[in-house]
Amino acid sequence: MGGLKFHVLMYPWFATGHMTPFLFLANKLAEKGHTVTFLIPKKALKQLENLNLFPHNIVFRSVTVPHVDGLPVGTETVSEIPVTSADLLMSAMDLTRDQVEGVVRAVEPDLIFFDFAHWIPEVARDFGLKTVKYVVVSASTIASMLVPGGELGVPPPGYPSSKVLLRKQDAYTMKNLESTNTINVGPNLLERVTTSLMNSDVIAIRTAREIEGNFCDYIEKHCRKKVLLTGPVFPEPDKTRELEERWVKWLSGYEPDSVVFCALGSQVILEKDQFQELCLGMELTGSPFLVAVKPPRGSSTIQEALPEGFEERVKGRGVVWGEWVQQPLLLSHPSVGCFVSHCGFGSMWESLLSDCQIVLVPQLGDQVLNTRLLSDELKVSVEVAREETGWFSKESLFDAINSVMKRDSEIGNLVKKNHTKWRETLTSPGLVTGYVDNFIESLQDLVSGTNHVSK
Ligand SMILES: O=c1ccn([C@@H]2O[C@H](COP(=O)(O)OP(=O)(O)O[C@H]3OC[C@@H](O)[C@H](O)[C@H]3O)[C@@H](O)[C@H]2O)c(=O)[nH]1
Repeated sequence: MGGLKFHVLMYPWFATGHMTPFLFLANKLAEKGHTVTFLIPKKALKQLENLNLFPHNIVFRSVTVPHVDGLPVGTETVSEIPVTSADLLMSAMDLTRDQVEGVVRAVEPDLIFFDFAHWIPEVARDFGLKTVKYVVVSASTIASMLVPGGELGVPPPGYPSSKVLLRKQDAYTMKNLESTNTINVGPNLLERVTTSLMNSDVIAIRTAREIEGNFCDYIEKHCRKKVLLTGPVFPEPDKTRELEERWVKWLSGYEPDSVVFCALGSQVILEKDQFQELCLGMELTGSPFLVAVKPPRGSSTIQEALPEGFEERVKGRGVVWGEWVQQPLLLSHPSVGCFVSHCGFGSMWESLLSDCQIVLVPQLGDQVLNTRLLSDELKVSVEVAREETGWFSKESLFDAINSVMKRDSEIGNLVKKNHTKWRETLTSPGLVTGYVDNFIESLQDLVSGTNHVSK
């Protein structure tokens, strides 16, 4: 694609689940000859550097995160603190405004991409620049935030789904996010998101029209501005990286599609009793299993938190692992047949692209909406039944896994058929590149001012 080359300044929220997708998108822009200045905290630099596929076109700049009361000295990313303290880190991000202005002055970008730094449009206006609010969670999550305060389970007027909703029994997922600090730190997350949506020049969402088109239209209408889609935006599979030998060896002992793999992403920390119930549910399945989760609250290792006698009983067929595993490579291993996931947005796409049966146990609000999208709207997965407190029993985990793994199960066959159809749609040739090419064209129009993007 030819045309105007532009320079983007990207300033994502200091969380892995935000910085990484911003960088994936930066790689796509850089591949087409555009340039990016990527602004992140120093610590994040080390994690992200190796994901920069175009170091000539994508230049990192580090921002110094000021200290705010209530956070340990030196905190720079949300992975270092409980999610319930995230609002303090957001207020630290607000204090970087001078630094951002300095970078804008120095690198003279054409556009600024941001997500939670809701004041970016004000900065950009002073410099005569356009801004893009880049949404890295699902469009349904944003759509459901646009009309706050409604009753759980009741769709607000015009909302495009009666299924992709938080229900009364999902109140626990909001508690999981509630701030624990008592200091006034400025706008809350909802206010930041809505201000960003309203004040940016365009909204870009990392999703596909095929799956969330109706939610994107709803956002466009509600915010009265153009919504651009980047498509799912995945990193190219890294052919130089292979699955760790220990898992290759372990998995090779099992039949195709027989192993149940469970991972709950980069943030979820279960309570100890829920963690033990999860282990017991996996034991009940009688299948080989690998659970890769963080040690539960209050325990420093997985070992010390396991249910009594568990290790002995599942020896040789069950592993509970407290460290990072290579999720995408595990999902594509022929022995893995079922993926039990929290349905974070990244994992949602990875599960859709895999050919595993999908079982979902969401923990936070957006994960619940992603779960409803997959289980109720697309019918490609099943959700584990839970009580109002959010608790799920070993029996309900077993039931969900069994319902998709049992030979000749009606629901198992249905989700498999639907999942195959969606996987084929999403991997159809040209789908991803089509999204990226259209997206870049729209940005070129935005930069050159040929299109009036505000309706
Ligand atoms: O052991 C692991 C765990 C996770 N992963 C990878 O880490 C990534 C996790 O990203 P996800 O988006 O699924 O989940 P996170 O736990 O980071 O979720 C966060 O950001 C996305 C939001 O939807 C979630 O609500 C939020 O919690 C995935 O790409 C997954 O493959 C591993 O490779 N190994």
